[in-house]
Formats: sequence, C-alpha cells, structure tokens
Amino acid sequence: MDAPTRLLIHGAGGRMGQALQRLCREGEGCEVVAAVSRRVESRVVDGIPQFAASELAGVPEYDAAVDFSLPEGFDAILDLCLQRGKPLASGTTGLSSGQQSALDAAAMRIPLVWASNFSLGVAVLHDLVERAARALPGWDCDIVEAHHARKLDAPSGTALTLGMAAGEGGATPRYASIRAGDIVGEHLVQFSGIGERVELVHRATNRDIFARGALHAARALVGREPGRYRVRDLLD
Ligand SMILES: NC(=O)C1=CN([C@@H]2O[C@H](COP(=O)(O)OP(=O)(O)OC[C@H]3O[C@@H](n4cnc5c(N)ncnc54)[C@H](OP(=O)(O)O)[C@@H]3O)[C@@H](O)[C@H]2O)C=CC1
Ligand SMILES: O=C(O)C1=N[C@H](C(=O)O)C[C@H](O)C1
Repeated sequence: MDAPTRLLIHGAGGRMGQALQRLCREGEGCEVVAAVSRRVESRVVDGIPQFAASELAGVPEYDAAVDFSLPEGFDAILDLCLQRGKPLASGTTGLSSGQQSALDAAAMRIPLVWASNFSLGVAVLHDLVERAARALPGWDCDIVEAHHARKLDAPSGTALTLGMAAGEGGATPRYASIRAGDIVGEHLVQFSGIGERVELVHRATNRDIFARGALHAARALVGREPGRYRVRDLLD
C-alpha cells in the first residue's frame, strides 16, 4: 500500500478545515501533519498537530498543502509552498486579481490548483452553462447563489466562475446573492427568453463533496511538473 500523503491544512479551524480533518482521520489516504488556523487553543486535537498562522514558517515537512482560509491568509500559504517547493490545492474564494496573478506566477515553480468549487457537479455545470449561453444568444442570463449567513464574499467564487463560462458562450450575466441560515451552497443559472426560460441548478447539501474533491486534487498534484492545473486535469 502507498504511504499516506502528508498534508498541511490551512484554515483548519473553519467549516471546510474541520471537514477535511475529519475525512483524513476516516481515511482518504492522507495524514494531516499540520493543521493551521489563525489561533490555536490546543497543540494537538484528535492526534493532529495544530499551529497558529504566526507559526507557519515552523510547520513540519509536508507533501502538499490544502488551503480553505480567507483572502487575508492566502498569501502566506502560497509563499510557504513556494519556499518549500510543495504543491498547493486552494479553494479560498474572494481572492484579488493580484492574488490570482500571484497564482499564475507561482505555477511556474510549483504544481497548484485553485478552484472556486471542488464538487464534480459544478465542474459539469460549467460546461452546461457555456453550452446553453452559446445556444441562446440574446437571452438574459442571471446567476443567483445562496449560502449560509456567515459567508463573507459575494457573489460566491462559484457564481463568478460560472459567469465566466456564460461569458465564454457570449452571455453577459447579472448576479444576485442570498445569505441565510445554514445553506451549504446553491447556484442557479437562469437564461430567460421571450415566453420561455432555461434553469440550470446545482445544490450542495454537504461540505464533504468539496473536501473530498480538494483532497483528491492535493494527492494528484504530488510529483507533477509545476503548472496551474484545473480540477478536471486531476480527475482519474
Ligand atoms: N472551493 C470550494 O469548493 C469551497 C470554497 N470555500 C471557501 O473556502 C474558504 C473557507 O470557508 P469556510 O471554511 O466556510 O470559512 P471559515 O470562516 O469557517 O474558516 C476559515 C478558516 O481560515 C482561517 N483563517 C482566517 N484568516 C487566516 C489567516 N490570516 N491565516 C490563517 N488562517 C486563517 C480561520 O482561522 P480561525 O479558525 O482561527 O478563525 C478558519 O480556520 C472561503 O473562502 C470559502 O468561500 C468553501 C467551501 C467550498
Ligand atoms: O463559502 C462557502 O461555503 C462556499 N464557497 C464557495 C464559493 O464561494 O463558491 C463554494 C461553495 O459554494 C461553498
């Protein structure tokens, strides 16, 4: 059997970080060697070593990093992966255009993937949206996304990426955001013509779909040439 992939999880104390740590404890072929959050209360939780963001430079050796933090924490994990020459799988949304450019530059030196949504369903939805936009020229295109009340960025990263797919197909999307309750993540892309409407919808009901996708991507990056990979490049 292959040795488990040694992972650094950045943003470990958050909703996604907790899901990632639980899945790694349950299997997934990964061992978490460092769980990094803004602040830590205990040095070890369920056998996983915990580090504060201020201690990032001192984390132990790892094979790949998985980042689900916030834009203000993103630069530090990208820098660490560059210094150590290690792959990075990031799902942090709300990044600035400068941070996206930094990802492009880093991809000359390390293998990395950034995805606004690591679910398989949304990967398929991108293609459907582009195809619908191409087939329905002149129709109105609206993207409505709904997330839990604590989500900070709007529109969601997924909505913006779906908007780019619609744009590739020639549409000019408008965005609307709902922040309510504990909604995991829902995206509706609506094309409206005269007398008819096409609706493409994805509903996430569990964060494990994102976490599994990111863990798979992180493992798949190990040993690859430097480059900016897409989720679909890393599917089996
Ligand atoms: N691409 C995808 O498939 C998905 C992307 N996301 C995105 O992932 C990100 C995280 O989401 P979620 O888990 O819900 O958010 P949370 O707010 O629950 O968690 C954020 C985590 O990041 C940590 N953090 C914040 N600032 C820093 C920093 N400066 N340095 C290090 N760590 C920091 C927080 O630390 P502390 O615990 O100490 O506060 C916390 O652990 C968001 O951008 C979200 O949009 C979410 C789901 C799926
Ligand atoms: O913050 C979240 O929760 C999510 N964020 C991502 C986004 O901004 O699109 C992906 C998913 O929808 C959940």
